[in-house]
Amino acid sequence: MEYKETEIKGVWIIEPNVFDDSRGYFFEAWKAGEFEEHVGPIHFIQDNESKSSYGVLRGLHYPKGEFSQAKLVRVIKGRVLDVAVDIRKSSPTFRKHVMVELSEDNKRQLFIPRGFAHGFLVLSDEAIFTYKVDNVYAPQHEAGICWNDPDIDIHWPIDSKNVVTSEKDLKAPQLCDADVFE
Ligand SMILES: Cc1cn([C@H]2C[C@H](O)[C@@H](COP(=O)(O)OP(=O)(O)O[C@H]3O[C@H](C)C(=O)[C@H](O)[C@H]3O)O2)c(=O)[nH]c1=O
Repeated sequence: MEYKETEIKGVWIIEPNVFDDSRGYFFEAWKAGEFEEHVGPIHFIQDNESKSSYGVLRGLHYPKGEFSQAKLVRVIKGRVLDVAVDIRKSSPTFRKHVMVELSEDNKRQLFIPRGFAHGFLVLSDEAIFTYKVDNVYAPQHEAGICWNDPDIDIHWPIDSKNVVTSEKDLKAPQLCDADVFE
């Protein structure tokens, strides 16, 4: 696998080595030792999976405080634009974001450390999104930031009238009003 740190320190793009043959393909999707060698120690405790259709935008979400989660995300069907936003007020990249296309074709992964809001927009008819997290799910500590916050200025390639979000996400505050990390 190839590990490349993005312009935001701590956020990594991981490109797997894919072995194609007449039967299909094989690749190592997760390798603890190699990850630790390149990125650092991590202890994932849960795998998640969601399926969404075109135009669905899940996010921007983050669990608050001690329930913050690091995530290793990838797409096993379809194509999404994945976004990680640095919401640590003391960070030199506070409010900055990374946007990466993840798809069944590129098999690319994005590692998002704790202290970030995360979201993705589905660009294909359907997308199956799967990811590892390093902390328990604590619904009462879940928080969000609105996907179209002008201060973050994410250039989602979709007309806002075609975006499909959850009721919860429709009510998310802007970053300036959100309870973020110090
Ligand atoms: C995250 C999570 C959810 N759920 C249940 C709670 C709801 O009944 C249902 C859907 O939850 P939610 O609407 O929060 O799912 P997403 O909108 O995909 O949220 C996720 O999407 C963004 C992109 C993320 O990065 C987070 O992992 C997470 O916030 O699954 C669980 O039972 N366990 C869990 O760990």
